[in-house]
Amino acid sequence: MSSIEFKGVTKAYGKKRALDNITLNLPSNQINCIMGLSGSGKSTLLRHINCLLEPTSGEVWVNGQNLMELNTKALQQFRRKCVSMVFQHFGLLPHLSVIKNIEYGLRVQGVEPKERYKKALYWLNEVGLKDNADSFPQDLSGGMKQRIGIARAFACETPILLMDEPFSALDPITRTGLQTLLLDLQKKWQKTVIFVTHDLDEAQRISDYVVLLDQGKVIQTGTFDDFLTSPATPYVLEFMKSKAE
Ligand SMILES: Nc1ncnc2c1ncn2[C@@H]1O[C@H](COP(=O)(O)OP(=O)(O)OP(=O)(O)O)[C@@H](O)[C@H]1O
Repeated sequence: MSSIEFKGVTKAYGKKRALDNITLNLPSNQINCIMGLSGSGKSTLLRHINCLLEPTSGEVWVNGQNLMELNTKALQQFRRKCVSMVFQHFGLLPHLSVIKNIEYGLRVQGVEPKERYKKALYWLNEVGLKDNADSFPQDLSGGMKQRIGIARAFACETPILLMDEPFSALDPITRTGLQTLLLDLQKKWQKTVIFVTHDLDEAQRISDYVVLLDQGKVIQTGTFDDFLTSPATPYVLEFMKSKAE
């Protein structure tokens, strides 16, 4: 179980409030989709969960710990053992082979070479690329690169996965394939996934729980069906209409 709780979190850049007094509980062991228009605060929210950003006011609690109270060593441990990230543009290291890219997070965690090679091979197989261990990122398609990004994140065995529009750079067919992969892995491993997306179809397909942001505020939370059947405000109704159109 890995609880994530925002308690009255505001993140201000000058007069702009990227997050505006957010209070939110993200359910454990589920895929939580963060939706909203461009600039609504999705990435800012995500980056508070691994302390890449600090709130201007309020608190973020993960697994019963106030992240603001972690000292440097505890924060380093938290980042290594508790959260992994999958990036929109993959974030692979171009000078490292595929297997070394997957091993990278394990190396940072201090896992011994033999053990990390074994784990990396396991995850390479899990994402369907067992024949590509010695390829380099430049030899792979976008979809294959993101499979490696996913393998690297899962290999770290952290309970929380942060995914910032991980499939938005991919064509629709590849994107569907990656969604299926994530759903299959999630069935098996039950991570607490925080998945930022603009795409309503994607959210409908993969989410267990949805958070809709607008101008740094939480407008509605619930299942995707809740959004369709009981939109909380006229704004939500309009937002969901774009799906029907
Ligand atoms: N470092 C920063 N300095 C100033 N303003 C920022 C900074 N980072 C984000 N913002 C502003 O905060 C608001 C929320 O940004 P954020 O990137 O979280 O939105 P988003 O919903 O993830 O957008 P997108 O879908 O376009 O990625 C935006 O108005 C953005 O311009």
